[in-house]
Amino acid sequence: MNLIKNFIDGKFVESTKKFEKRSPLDNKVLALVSEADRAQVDAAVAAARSALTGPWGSLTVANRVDLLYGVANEINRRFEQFLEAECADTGKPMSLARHIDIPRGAANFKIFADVVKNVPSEFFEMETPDGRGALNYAVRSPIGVIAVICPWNLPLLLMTWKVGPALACGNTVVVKPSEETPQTATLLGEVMNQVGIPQGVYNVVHGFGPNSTGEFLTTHPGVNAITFTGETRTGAAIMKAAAEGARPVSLEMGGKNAAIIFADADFDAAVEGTLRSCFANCGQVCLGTERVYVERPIFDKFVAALKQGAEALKPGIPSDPATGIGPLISKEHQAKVLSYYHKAKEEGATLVTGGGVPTMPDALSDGCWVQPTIWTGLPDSAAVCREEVFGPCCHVAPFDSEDEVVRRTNDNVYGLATAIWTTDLQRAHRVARKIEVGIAWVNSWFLRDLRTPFGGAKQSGIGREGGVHSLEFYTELKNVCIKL
Ligand SMILES: NC(=O)C1=CN([C@@H]2O[C@H](COP(=O)(O)OP(=O)(O)OC[C@H]3O[C@@H](n4cnc5c(N)ncnc54)[C@H](O)[C@@H]3O)[C@@H](O)[C@H]2O)C=CC1
Ligand SMILES: O=C(O)/C=C/C=C(\O)C(=O)O
Repeated sequence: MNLIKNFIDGKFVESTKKFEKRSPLDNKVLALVSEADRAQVDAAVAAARSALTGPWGSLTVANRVDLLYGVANEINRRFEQFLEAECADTGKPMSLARHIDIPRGAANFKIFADVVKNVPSEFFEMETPDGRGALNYAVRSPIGVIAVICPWNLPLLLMTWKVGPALACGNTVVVKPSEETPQTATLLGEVMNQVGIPQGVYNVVHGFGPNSTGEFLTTHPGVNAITFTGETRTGAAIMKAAAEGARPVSLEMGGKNAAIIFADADFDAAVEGTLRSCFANCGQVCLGTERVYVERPIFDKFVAALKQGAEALKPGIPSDPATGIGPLISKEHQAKVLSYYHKAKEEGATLVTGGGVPTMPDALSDGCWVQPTIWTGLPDSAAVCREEVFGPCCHVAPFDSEDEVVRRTNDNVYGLATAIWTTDLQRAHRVARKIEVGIAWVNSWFLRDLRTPFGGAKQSGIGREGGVHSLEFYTELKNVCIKL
């Protein structure tokens, strides 16, 4: 049985307590994972603290940049190993992870190495009453030890999206991967050792959230800042933990994202884009679409095309090139998604397709499969139109005017992302400005330039990461004022 260990101070460390990691494909035990106790979390935080003043703390920016390029190159060299590990933990199609998860894992180190290498400083010359003047310039220093709390949907991508900038800015990290996806964060420990990242700079502690490793880490007084991606309720708990010691948090949380399809849209592109935004990664993407608003003249045609596309998604194993959709992450998450499928039925939805569990071959029948599901006919107040399901499903509703669809899109506690499909450029600009979200895509979805601000409005997040915006969180900005 594969045993997954913590990575503390450059060494792989077992815990007394272990938990099972099961495969989403068949629910069989894949590995035993060491659950870090309080003492191991203490050790990881102490190692990270001590590394700040060791060789890591005295590296030049150029040295750090070289090391981070080394990490990116080593991830790419071990591409197949990361791919296997990520797909084993999540069950996602290799075709998807090959194009998104693993390349972004490497790119997240390169982009932030480039950012810190090129970022300018601000400078203000001021007048003083004695006429001699003064000069002000700003310098950035690392915050210290950063706790990185990660989800399971895009494990390597979302973890490195935080570890990349944290290290580029000279911090050290203690990562708590999701209990569902322990492998790639652990593998990254090998990479760190291999490329010469000093011991204690990158640490990984495995375990759960409340009363376990996640809580031990986020409440640890030795942690200077916490960055988190996951559910909004968890984000709120982490904010409470961070309040002790008034520590900064960066939170990227849930969404109930809309796609808006105007009648003048490029129909095929809108269908293809919406199929991806609803069903990619089995709907387990915080940016994914769960509410689709279609302008009435093309409503029926659009629903029919979406149905055809959803039904063509073949469920299967990661390595099969014919696989169009993988399983959900766990039996627990499958039960949650299916409970929404039942709720939609109870609330009177018209089921366009799906609504249950697909028939799978015997060897996979215990896996966490659900059918891609489309509903119509519900009011915006229905549970599946308001709450984040985080599964491969959407409700499609018609609309009659631009003002109406903007109002309905904004009528939600979340504000992460929206995809607007139209060929009218004026309208695209107008609607993008009015939508209350952190990310508005026009005629695209999940098109990511890593230099841009990324994060959510309303209950979808606090703060922005990406490009220079990440520096706001991962560095302390100090003004130096020199009287001449
Ligand atoms: N990117 C996103 O927006 C994501 C949203 N979700 C949503 O969250 C739901 C639950 O999924 P989970 O993985 O359980 O998300 P979660 O938000 O509970 O967990 C995310 C991470 O936080 C840790 N955690 C949980 N409670 C904690 C606490 N009190 N203190 C410190 N760390 C804590 C977990 O161990 C995990 O590493 C999903 O069904 C989905 O709706 C899940 C994953 C990603
Ligand atoms: O591209 C990114 O940086 C992030 C994408 C997706 C998420 O944040 C998510 O699904 O949680």
